[in-house]
Amino acid sequence: MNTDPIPTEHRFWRHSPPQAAETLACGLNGLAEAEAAERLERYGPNSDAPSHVVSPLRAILRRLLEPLSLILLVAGVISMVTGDVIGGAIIVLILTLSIGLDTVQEGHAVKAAEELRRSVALKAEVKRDGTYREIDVETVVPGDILRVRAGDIVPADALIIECTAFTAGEAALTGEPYPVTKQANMPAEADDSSNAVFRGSVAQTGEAVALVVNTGPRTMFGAAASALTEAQGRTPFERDLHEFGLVIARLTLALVVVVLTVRVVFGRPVMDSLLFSVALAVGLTPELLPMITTVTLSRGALRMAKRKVIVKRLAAIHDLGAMSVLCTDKTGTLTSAEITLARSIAPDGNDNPRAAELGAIAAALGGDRGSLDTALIAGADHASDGWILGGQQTFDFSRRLGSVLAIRGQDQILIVKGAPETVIALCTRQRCGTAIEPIDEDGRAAMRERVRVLAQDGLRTVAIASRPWSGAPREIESSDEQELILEGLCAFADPPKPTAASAIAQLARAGITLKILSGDDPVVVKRLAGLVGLKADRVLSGSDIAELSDDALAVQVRSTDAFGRLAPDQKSRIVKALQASGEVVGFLGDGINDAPALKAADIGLSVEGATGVAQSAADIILLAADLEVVANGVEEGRRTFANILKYVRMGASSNFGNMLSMAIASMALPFLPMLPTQILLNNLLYDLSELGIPFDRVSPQATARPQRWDMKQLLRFAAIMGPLSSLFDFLTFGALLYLFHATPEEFRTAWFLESMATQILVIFIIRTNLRPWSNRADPMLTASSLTALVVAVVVPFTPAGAWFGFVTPPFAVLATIAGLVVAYLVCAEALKSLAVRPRPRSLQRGPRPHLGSP
Ligand SMILES: Nc1ncnc2c1ncn2[C@@H]1O[C@H](COP(=O)(O)OP(=O)(O)OP(=O)(O)O)[C@@H](O)[C@H]1O
Ligand SMILES: [Mg+2]
Repeated sequence: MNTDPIPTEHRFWRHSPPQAAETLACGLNGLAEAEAAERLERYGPNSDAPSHVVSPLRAILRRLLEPLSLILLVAGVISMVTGDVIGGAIIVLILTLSIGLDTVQEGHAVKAAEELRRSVALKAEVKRDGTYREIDVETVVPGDILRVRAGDIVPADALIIECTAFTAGEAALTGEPYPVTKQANMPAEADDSSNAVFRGSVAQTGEAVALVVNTGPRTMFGAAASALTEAQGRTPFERDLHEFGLVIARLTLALVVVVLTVRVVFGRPVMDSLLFSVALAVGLTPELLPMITTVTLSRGALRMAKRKVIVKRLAAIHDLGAMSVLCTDKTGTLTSAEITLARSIAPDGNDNPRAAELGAIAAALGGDRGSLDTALIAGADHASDGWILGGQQTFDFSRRLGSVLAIRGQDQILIVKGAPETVIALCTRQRCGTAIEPIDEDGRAAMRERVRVLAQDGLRTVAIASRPWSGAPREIESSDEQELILEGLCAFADPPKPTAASAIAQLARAGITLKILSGDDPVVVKRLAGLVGLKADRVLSGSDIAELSDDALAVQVRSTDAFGRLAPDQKSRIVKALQASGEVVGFLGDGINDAPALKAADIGLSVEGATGVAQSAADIILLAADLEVVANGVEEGRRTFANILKYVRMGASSNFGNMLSMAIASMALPFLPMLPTQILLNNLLYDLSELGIPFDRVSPQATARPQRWDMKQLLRFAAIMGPLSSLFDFLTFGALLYLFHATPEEFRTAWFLESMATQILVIFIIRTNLRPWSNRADPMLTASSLTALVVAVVVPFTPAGAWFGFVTPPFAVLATIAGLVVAYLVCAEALKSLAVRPRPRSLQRGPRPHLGSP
C-alpha cells in the first residue's frame, strides 16, 4: 500500500493543490469524517513519537521482571517444588498482590490525568463533512483542508490554497529569523516553498487555508518540529526523586550483600539466607514511591482541574508549589482581555476619527489577532470596507511597528502603526485638519508628552502614520517606513480586573512575588502596578535592561516589580536573571511574544484560548485568565507535594529503621529474626497502610510558603527518626531475649507485631509538623492505616498465622510490646520538631512579599 503519497524529497510544494489532491485521492473541499478515520488508520497519527499508553499486561510484566520480583518469584516456585508449598505460595501470592495493587492504582490515576492533558491538547481547525471544526492535532490526516490563523502552530505540511496577509515563522525549523510571507501560487524557483506551510512553524499573521499533504514523521522537519512535541525532559523534582530512589537502592544493595555474606560465612543455610536477604531488600526498597508519586500527582491534577487549572506535565505541580516569583504579562491577566478603543486623537490634540479609521484598515488587512487590533477593528466599524492589501511588513514585537499598503481603487496608502515613540520618531510631517504641516523635534516632544498624559490616565496608545504610495504594490521594507505623516493616536482603555489586587495579595501571603513583564509603555505599567497594589516606584524599561550585564540585571530584577517596553527575548532574559538569583520562576502569558519566556520559566502558565505557541510552550493551562486561579493552583500544588513528602519521610525513617534493625539482628542472632514470608507480609501491610496518603489533608502551615525538595532536610529527618526506630527495635529484642527468653517463633511474632505497630502508627506523627491532634488525618488515611494495623495484629492469632510461622506470644510479652510502641510514639513526637526544624532564615530563598497597600 502506498503510505507516502508525496515523498518529502519530491518537494511537495512543486505540486499545485489540485494535482496533490488527485494524488491523495481527495477533493479540495475537505474529507468526510468516515474517510478521515480510515486515513488515520492508514497513515497513523500526526505525531512524532508513538503514544505512551502502556497496556495493563505490559505494566504488570514490567514490574514482574524487576530483579527483586524475579528473584522472589523464582524462590517461591523453588520452595513450592521442594516441598514448602505453603511458604512458596505465600511468597507468590504476596508478590501478586503488591504488583496488582501498584498496577491498578497507577493505571487509574495516570489515565485520568492523561485525559485532562488531552483536554487542553492543541487543536487544529480542519474541514470535515463540509464545515470547519476543531480536532486534536494528532488526528489530522493527509487530504484534510486546514485553516491556520495568526498564533497557531501549523500542525502538518500543507499546500496553501488561499491566504490573506499570511506570514509564518520558521525559525525553529530553518533558522530563518524573520517571518516568511506565504502565498498561494507556485513560485518559479524550485527551492522556493512560499506556497507551502510546514509542521511546527508558527503562523505569525493572517490566515491561510491549505491542503494537508504529509503528517507526523513524514513531514519535512519531522521531530525537529519541536513546538509540537511536548518537552519530555526531566524536571528538577523528578531528578531529585530519582536520586533519592538511587540512594536507597545503593544502601539496600550494600546491606543485603553484607547480611548475605556474613550469614553464609557463619555457616547458616544458604537458601534461607538468600531468601531472607531478598525479602529484606523488598522491605527496604520504596517500591511504592513511583506509584505514590504518580497517584498523588494525578489526584492533585484532578483536584486542580476542578479549580480550573489543567496540568500538562504532572511534575509541574510540584514546581508550581515551589514557585517563588510569578512573572506575568499585563493584558488578559491583570487587565481584562477585551480592550476597547477610547479615543482617536489628531496631532493637534482634538478628537478626530481619522487615526482610528486608518488603524482599523491596517488592523483588518494586517491579519494580526492581538487584542489591540481587535479593538481597532471593533472601534471603527466598516472602515476597512473596500480596501485590499497591496503589501505589508508584519508587526514585530521587537520593532513594535508594522505597516500595510492599503489599496482602494486609485487610492494607495501606506499605513504604519505601532508604539507611539517608535512611530513618532519616523514622522517628518503631521496632519492638521486638511493640511499637512512639517513636524520638528519640539512637535514630536509635544506628541510624546500627550502620550504620557494619556498613559497616566490609564490609556494605552498606538500611533498611526501614513505615506501616500505611488508605483506598483509590493512587499514593504523598513526603508519605506520613513518621512511619514503623523495621523494621530488611538487610545485604549485597559482597566485592571476587579479581582487582580486581591489575587496579588493572596499570592503575596503565599510567599509569591508578582512581577509585571509587559511590552507596554512603562507609564501605563506603573499606573497599573499601583492600582493592583504592587510596589512600583520604579519601572525598568527594555532599553534600561539592554544596558545591564547579566550580573547587574540579576541584582536589579530582585528589587524591581514592574517592567515595560520589553521585547520578547528580554522577557525571557528577566526570567533567567531571576532564576540565576535563586528563584523558582513562573511565567504567565498568552501571546506570541510570551513564548520565549514561557519556555525559559520553571513553570510556564498559559490560558485556554491563548495563541497556540503560548499554549504549547506552557506546562499548565488555566481555564480562566485570572490570577486567583493561579493562587488556588499553587495551594493544590503545595498540598500535593506535602503528601508526597510524607511518604518519602516514612520510607526514609520508620521503614528504613526497621529494616536496618532486621539486618543487624540477622547477623547477631543465631536464628532468623523474621522469616522471609513474614517480612513480605510486613511489607505488604505497610504498603497497604500508606494507600491513604494521597488523599490526606495538609495543614495550612505546610502550604503557606513555597515548598521545594530539600535533600539535606530529608537526610536530617532520616538521621534522627531512623535510629530512634532502631533503638526501640533493640529494646524489643533485649526484652524478648533476656527478659522473656522467647523462642525463635515467639521472638518473630512479637517483633512482627512491634514493627508493624510502630511503622504504621508513626504516620500520624510524621504526617504533620504540628501536634497530631491539632491536625487530624483524612478518614481515608486513618482507614487504610488502621485496617492494615488490625490485619497485622489479628493474623498471628488466626489459623492463617500458622502458615506464616506465627505463634501466640504470652500476655506479658504482648503488654510489654504495647508499652514499647507507646513509648516509641511519644519519643518520635518529641523528637519530631528537631527533625523538621526549618532551615535558618538566611538560607531560605527569598519570598519577600512586596505589598504597597495592605
Ligand atoms: N497590533 C499592534 N499594532 C500596533 N502596535 C502594537 C500592536 N500590538 C502591540 N503594539 C505595540 O507594541 C507594544 C507591546 O505590545 P503589547 O503591549 O501587546 O505587549 P505585551 O508584552 O503583550 O503587553 P501586555 O503586558 O499588555 O500583554 C504595545 O504597547 C503597542 O505599543
Ligand atoms: Mg500580551
